[in-house]
Amino acid sequence: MSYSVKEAFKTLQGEGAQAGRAAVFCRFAGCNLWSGRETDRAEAVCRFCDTDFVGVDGDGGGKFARPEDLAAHLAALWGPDRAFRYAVFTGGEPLLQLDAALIAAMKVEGFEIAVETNGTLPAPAGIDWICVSPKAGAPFVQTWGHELKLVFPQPELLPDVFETLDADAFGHYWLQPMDGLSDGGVMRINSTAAAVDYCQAHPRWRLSLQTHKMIGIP
Ligand SMILES: C[S@@+](CC[C@H](N)C(=O)[O-])C[C@H]1O[C@@H](n2cnc3c(N)ncnc32)[C@H](O)[C@@H]1O
Ligand SMILES: Nc1nc2[nH]cc(C(=O)O)c2c(=O)[nH]1
Ligand code: SF4
Ligand SMILES: [Mg+2]
Repeated sequence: MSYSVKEAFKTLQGEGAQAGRAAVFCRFAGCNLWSGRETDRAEAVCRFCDTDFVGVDGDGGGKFARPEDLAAHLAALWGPDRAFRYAVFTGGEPLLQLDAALIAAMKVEGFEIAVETNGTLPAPAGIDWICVSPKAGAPFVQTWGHELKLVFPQPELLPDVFETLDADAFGHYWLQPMDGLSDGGVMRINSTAAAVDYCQAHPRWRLSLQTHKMIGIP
């Protein structure tokens, strides 16, 4: 199989427990909860997405025929030093494409590997950091990981649903305020206030801010 990558870039992880860490992001094209077309957004399962994942035309994007080709591309974006190499696979939905062959090729390049997934598909073995961000109305299949990062508020998916999971199912429980699209920050301000209130009342949950957006990095 070949890999379709919308964009790939080096930045800092902006969200969750690894926030602030240097990382190469590989944003795969395509998602199983939205086509990515604005005309389909209102009918999609996931309607609040802040990301363009359509096509392979972004910076560092393209089609990669072999896993070693994509791993070498991501290694080149990191640079020659092999210390602390960290790659985050996101999308779109990365578990539609991230497979054992690519994981193995990334290990050969010396990377620790993270994934940002909507949790509707099982994660393959060998991923070092699994962030699950469940979506209202979608199956919750990947029920364990290193962190659970719930975009908040989703009226049809309240945080207390996850309080019935085993205590060790996830290492961290985050509420990430829902950002709006070209609304001048209104939705983000309101959802941040609601998340702050929720975390104060339910201290299992912590606030995850999208720090990359605050400082203007990708
Ligand atoms: C674009 S998604 C791609 C990965 C995967 N499809 C998923 O949903 O987890 C990356 C992260 O951004 C979050 N996200 C998407 N839209 C958002 C929004 N409008 N506000 C805050 N977080 C958002 C997702 O929940 C996920 O944690
Ligand atoms: N800096 C930065 N951190 C991120 N964490 C998760 C992201 C994503 O879109 O998956 C993301 C992103 O797009 N940029
Ligand atoms: S599941 Fe993730 S990539 Fe897909 S539409 Fe929702 S937030 Fe965007
Ligand atoms: Mg993002």
